[in-house]
Amino acid sequence: MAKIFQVTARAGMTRIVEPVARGLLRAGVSPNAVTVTGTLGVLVGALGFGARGQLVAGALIVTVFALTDLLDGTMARMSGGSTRFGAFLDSSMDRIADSAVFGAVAFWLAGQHNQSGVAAALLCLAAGGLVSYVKARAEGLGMTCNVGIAERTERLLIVGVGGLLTGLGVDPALEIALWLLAAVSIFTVGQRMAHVYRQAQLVGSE
Ligand SMILES: CCCCCCCC/C=C\CCCCCCCC(=O)OC[C@H](COP(=O)(O)O[C@@H]1[C@H](O)[C@H](OP(=O)(O)O)[C@@H](O)[C@H](O)[C@H]1O)OC(=O)CCCCCCC/C=C\CCCCCCCC
Ligand SMILES: Nc1ccn([C@@H]2O[C@H](COP(=O)(O)O)[C@@H](O)[C@H]2O)c(=O)n1
Ligand SMILES: [Mg+2]
Ligand SMILES: [Mg+2]
Repeated sequence: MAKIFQVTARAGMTRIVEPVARGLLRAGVSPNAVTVTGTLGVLVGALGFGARGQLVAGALIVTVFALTDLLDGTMARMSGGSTRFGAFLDSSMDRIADSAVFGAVAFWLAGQHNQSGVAAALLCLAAGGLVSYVKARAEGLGMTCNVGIAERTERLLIVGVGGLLTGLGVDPALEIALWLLAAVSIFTVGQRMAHVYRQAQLVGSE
């Protein structure tokens, strides 16, 4: 289900992304520059706005810059230059951006004395990091791990909708979204570990 959503959403975005990618390449911008700039933009949105309680502005800025994640890979493929360092940089920058988003949310909720919300945000931070780590470790061992109901896009969308609604005055939305996200992230860790376990059984010992 999550995969169907991602594939459909991505296909829909392609029409917008490709001309922008082509224009940036023509202007001499490199995919790595887009990767780093997108991350810096997410940091500004999350830490500069979200952490200070400007949730609507924070969510919108994070959304715009998080979407540039679709550009860098497209640019790399268009220029025939997908690189191993680019793949490493892209994934590493994603972890920095995600940490800033959930760190910012936890920081703001702490200032609101919302202990339950802080606990949920920290769970999301840890579980989201684990979701990605399990996949990276599996891939490092030569297996695949492209499964799970709460991959990065879904995680950002859930916290984004919660942050936006709370910013618009629907007070408990962010806290509810964070608890929901913590649950689906932990479930995804289980899904990925089970997927790797099945592959490891087939392959046998190293
Ligand atoms: C303002 C909030 C309201 C909500 C409005 C939503 C508007 C958004 C508009 C449209 C949504 C379009 C969705 C686009 C779908 C893209 C599908 C896709 O293919 O995504 C994957 C893609 C590439 O990923 P990468 O290959 O670069 O990265 C991989 C990823 O990191 C893996 O992580 P894992 O899943 O394992 O955890 C790694 O394992 C892998 O190594 C790595 O390669 O792109 C993205 O990830 C882009 C995501 C863009 C989604 C943007 C949605 C943002 C929505 C809200 C964010 C708001 C945050 C709120 C902050 C609140 C502050 C107070
Ligand atoms: N600076 C970059 C960024 C990405 N890549 C390549 O694209 C893949 C990810 O594509 P997305 O569209 O999902 O971002 C990544 O695995 C790399 O192969 C790159 O080369 N340089
Ligand atoms: Mg990318
Ligand atoms: Mg990325």
